[in-house]
Amino acid sequence: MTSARADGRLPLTIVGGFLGAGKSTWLRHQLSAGAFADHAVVVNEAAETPIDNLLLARARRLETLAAGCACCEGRAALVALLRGLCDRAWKDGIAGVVLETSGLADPAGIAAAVAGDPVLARRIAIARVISLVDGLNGALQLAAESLARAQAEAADTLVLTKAGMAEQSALARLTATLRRLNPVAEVVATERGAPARLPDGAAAPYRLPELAAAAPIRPRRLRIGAEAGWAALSTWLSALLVARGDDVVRVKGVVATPAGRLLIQSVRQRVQPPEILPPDDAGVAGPPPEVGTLVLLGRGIDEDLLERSWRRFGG
Ligand SMILES: Nc1nc2c(ncn2[C@@H]2O[C@H](COP(=O)(O)OP(=O)(O)OP(=O)(O)O)[C@@H](O)[C@H]2O)c(=O)[nH]1
Repeated sequence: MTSARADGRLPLTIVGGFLGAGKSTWLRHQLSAGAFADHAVVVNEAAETPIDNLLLARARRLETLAAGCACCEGRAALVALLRGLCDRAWKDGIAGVVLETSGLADPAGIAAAVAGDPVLARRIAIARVISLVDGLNGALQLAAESLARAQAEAADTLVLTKAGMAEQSALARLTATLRRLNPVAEVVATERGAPARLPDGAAAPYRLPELAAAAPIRPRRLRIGAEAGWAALSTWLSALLVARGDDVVRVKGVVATPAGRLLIQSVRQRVQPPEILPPDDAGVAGPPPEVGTLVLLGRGIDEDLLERSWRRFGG
């Protein structure tokens, strides 16, 4: 694994990819397998309600950056945080930095933020850009989102996630599409962080249409109440995603249930199996999760309408 470079600059590995591609899942697996030893891990989320820090709680040096997306409105906060890590690197034995970007970040914007800062330009070197591509939703995302294409184009390594769930023929076409977008990147596949096989043989790439400028994807919050029933919530969320799944790209939140705190999430129309979180947040970096709040990332979501819909449903 990369460690401090001969020129003394700290190597920065950027782990990016579209909303819900599987960045935290992959990184969690890498960390528990011993990769990125002695690295500081920085996790950036577009919403101000961080959740990924819970998933990465095992990272020894975890920093949460919840000041907005690090390639745009959170850029100054990223620069300040990286400067601080550089100052502490020698004393704290930090050999490198891994940054898990928000799903709305263009890695090129982050590279520009590092290169454009006179201090960081001398102290940090971008070692690798790893972009995760959703094996189930990646083709749709590349067809519809210029950001998903930019993330693929910026990568040194493309990691196709959810390879165990995706149809092999679709995965082969997605691989061919990625190779056409970025012929020099290494392409690998994974299922929940473990290596998986890429389909053999040639396949036709998807034809990607020209894209008109689209409204930006924004985070919206919904207070669902600390005691919201899981059954009611999952039914309401499924109905919302059937009706508005093209606009509501990603949902994440923590709810309290008699069984403990549940992390619930969806990627596009698919509500993911909920995950029970540890009973307390000891050792978790960053603010604790806001139990009873959902964060929805999408286009044209009206917070008032959303709240009324949830209340009418029985929330
Ligand atoms: N089957 C399968 N599910 C996966 C895999 N990777 C991620 N998931 C699931 O996909 C959902 C999103 O995964 P995350 O790791 O949170 O994705 P992310 O890219 O960090 O999400 P954002 O930070 O919101 O952009 C979760 O429900 C994961 O359990 C994978 O390789 N295989």
